[in-house]
Amino acid sequence: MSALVRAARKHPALTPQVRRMSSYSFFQGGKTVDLQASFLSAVPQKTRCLSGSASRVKRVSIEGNIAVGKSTFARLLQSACPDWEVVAEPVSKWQNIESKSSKGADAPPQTTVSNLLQMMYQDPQRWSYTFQTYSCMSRLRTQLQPPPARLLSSKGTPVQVYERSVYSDRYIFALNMFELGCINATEWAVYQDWHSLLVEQFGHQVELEGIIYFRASPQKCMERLRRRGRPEENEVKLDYLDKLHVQHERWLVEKSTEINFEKLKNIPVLQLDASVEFQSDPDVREQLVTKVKNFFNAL
Ligand SMILES: Nc1ncnc2c1ncn2[C@@H]1O[C@H](COP(=O)(O)OP(=O)(O)OP(=O)(O)O)[C@@H](O)[C@H]1O
Ligand SMILES: Nc1nc(=O)c2ncn([C@H]3C[C@H](O)[C@@H](CO)O3)c2[nH]1
Repeated sequence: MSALVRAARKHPALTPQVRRMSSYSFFQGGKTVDLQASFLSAVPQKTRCLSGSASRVKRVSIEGNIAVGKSTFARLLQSACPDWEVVAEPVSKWQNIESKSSKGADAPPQTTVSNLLQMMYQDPQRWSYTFQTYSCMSRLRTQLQPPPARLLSSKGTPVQVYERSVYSDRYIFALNMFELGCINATEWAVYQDWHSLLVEQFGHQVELEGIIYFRASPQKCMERLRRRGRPEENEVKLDYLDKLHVQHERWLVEKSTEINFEKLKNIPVLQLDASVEFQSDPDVREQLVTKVKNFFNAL
């Protein structure tokens, strides 16, 4: 067995499954090349390819209730420091899902666009599970995006800031839908199984170093939600925002949500008061940005 193969089999990024796979191909006639190939394809890409500069880029998500002001605050952060890169929540993807269908061999394919966000709000029993599969997958894609060159060459503290994450997908929304009965016990078990598998397999690539909890009362969020007037959210009730608020508090303040990923259990959380009207007050804006800067520097 070559030194590379020995090292490969001991690598911490290998799952027991891949270790077994490696042994299998090794003992099937010492196919060293296969073993190396399976190792290389199994180790998460970032573990292999992380240059010193990419591993310096910290990853933080902004979490908070619907319409609390995350996107607005994220835009403020984007303009506050060139070392920070904000990655928006992929809402427009959820609103525009293209499907192609063909009525027959000679018929031209028809493209249909559906709004999964609207479908989920209109019929949550029918569409919540589908929504959570798609929202989680699109968040995963977002979190896998490599940092831009600007951040890689930064001499300061480069940070990728995500609006929500694969973790809020599970520990806020999917859990809430399960507790509301919109996702049944089987769907919840299936969701959790594939969610754990994906997060474990992608390993470091989807880990976060910190979370900003942008916090306001559900009443304040309701006011902002109504003012924003997103049509899909017309039927959202205060009771729903109350429930999401409780989920955030359990996860990020009381820490009573059962978490399945070790690093996430002890993640640093910066809590910010989102009820302030920072858009019209430069002093408030500066205070918020300073808190964020100190938080990032300490991660
Ligand atoms: N600090 C603030 N003071 C007053 N209004 C605000 C503030 N922050 C955001 N808003 C307004 O509240 C509405 C919702 O804000 P925003 O879209 O940023 O919320 P969000 O948390 O990103 O929402 P979502 O959960 O849907 O992604 C917008 O109309 C925005 O202009
Ligand atoms: N059910 C459900 N699961 C999610 O993971 C999720 N993430 C966001 N949202 C809703 C909140 C806003 O209306 C809108 C934009 O944030 O999308 C979600 N709804």
